[in-house]
Amino acid sequence: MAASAKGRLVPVLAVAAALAAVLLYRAPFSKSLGGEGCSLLPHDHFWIASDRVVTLGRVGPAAEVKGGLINAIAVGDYRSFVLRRPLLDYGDAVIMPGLIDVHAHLDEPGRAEWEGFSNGTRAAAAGGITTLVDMPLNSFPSTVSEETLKLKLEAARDKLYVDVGFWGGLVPENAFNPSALEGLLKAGVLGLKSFMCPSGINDFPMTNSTHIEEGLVTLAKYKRSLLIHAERIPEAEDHDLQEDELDPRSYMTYLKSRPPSWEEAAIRDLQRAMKDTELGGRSEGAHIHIVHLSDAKTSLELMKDAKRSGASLSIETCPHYLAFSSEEVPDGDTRFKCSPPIRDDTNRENLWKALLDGHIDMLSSDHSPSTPDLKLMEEGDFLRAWGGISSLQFVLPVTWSYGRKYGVTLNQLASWWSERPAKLAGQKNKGAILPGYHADIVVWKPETEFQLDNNHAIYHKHQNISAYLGKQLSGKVLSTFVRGNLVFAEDKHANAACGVPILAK
Ligand SMILES: NC(=O)N[C@H]1NC(=O)NC1=O
Ligand SMILES: [Zn+2]
Ligand SMILES: [Zn+2]
Repeated sequence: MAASAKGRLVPVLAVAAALAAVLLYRAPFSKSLGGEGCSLLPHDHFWIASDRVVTLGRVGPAAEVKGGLINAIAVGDYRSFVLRRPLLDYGDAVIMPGLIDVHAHLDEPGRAEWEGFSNGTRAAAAGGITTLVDMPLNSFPSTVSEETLKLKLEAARDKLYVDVGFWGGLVPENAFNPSALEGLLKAGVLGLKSFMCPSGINDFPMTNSTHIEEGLVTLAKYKRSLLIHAERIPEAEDHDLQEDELDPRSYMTYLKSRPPSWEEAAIRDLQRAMKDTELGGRSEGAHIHIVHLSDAKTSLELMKDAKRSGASLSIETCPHYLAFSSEEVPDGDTRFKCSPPIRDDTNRENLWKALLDGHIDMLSSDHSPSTPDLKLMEEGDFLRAWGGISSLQFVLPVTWSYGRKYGVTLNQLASWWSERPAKLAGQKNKGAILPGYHADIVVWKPETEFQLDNNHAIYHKHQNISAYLGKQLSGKVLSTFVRGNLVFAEDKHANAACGVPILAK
């Protein structure tokens, strides 16, 4: 990493700087807030400092932001930076790369009443997420062609408070049609997503492993990723219980209806596809990313083997699988319904272990809200309610709060939430606080505790459907910068939505 010339000081200046540091005003925004338009800050060249700036692999002290980029970082010498003006000195708050959420459903066009770009990206900004990648389904139409990507982009115009990329859909209709897939990839989707079980959305049908193997060949040409919802209904399902004999309000009923064997069956089906991504394989250059792993047992073991053999494979899990366990899901509380389901506490512990050991590569929200009526909260019917956890704004404090007992470090957070997701999404200048990178930054106080209740400003469209409501969390987001624009600070958003759509070239 290049040491900046600005990071070195002559000794006399160092004394002056130390004095200046003592006199520093440590709450810069009260005076300087109020920039117009894209940023709450009236300048695009400034210095940002705190006792805890997280850069790759270590914690440094300060950075210079210029024209939307990180221009320099202080290496070893904080004091050379505190003489600079304007300086945003955040004291002992953490300055970290903004989070990159590679898995969010913003549901627009077509189902903007579920979330929408404006609400979704405002919630993201308030949660320290500076980039998200929108899923191709739950919007209508699904993003499965060049034309439907255009509709997405039109729907997103002037509504993005953070930067947003798009996954396209790999569905049976386009899987054997390389020119249609190439049209979608050339139009700028960052990669593709497919389901191996019914998706819950009619115009997003499921794919089998043959569709996937074919799709990967086209993806290989573009060196992009395929994200897979890996659950498959095994052919010989053991239906010893009739559905109408089961209590739909019982979480155990739902849990038993989607056992780990569904995840395992999908991963087994994918073994040839994974092999194809190895060096010299049929789809070398393509990458497989398994979304929201819940089964920490056989599914994980099979993927560890595939990685060892050289498959280009990554795995994500989501905060809800790390925070909650099936034992604590109240019967009838459909806010916790998601697929694959939240499993038992031993499994949750094993997911943490796999994450800490590096077998699970990264985290994502899988924010998948709906209108409250579809969650059937009054009936509490787990079998018919919409499956999806609403969490976008909360993932940073949740990961931190539930991760502290496992000794999670700030650098691990940056790796799981920024550095590796940036790679998956092909974003070479995002995901780290390093010279030349986008100045996408979250400033937060890990130690600040709060109760996630109605007094908390929540920007999701539907605030009461989140399973995190009522939880005591630690970690308050103070400020969020997207390409140098201060898009969120002091519970306020910038006036204009200046996030940009990210299109692959
Ligand atoms: N369609 C959709 O968003 N499905 C998501 N919800 C969920 O809980 N898991 C998913 O894959
Ligand atoms: Zn999914
Ligand atoms: Zn999803």
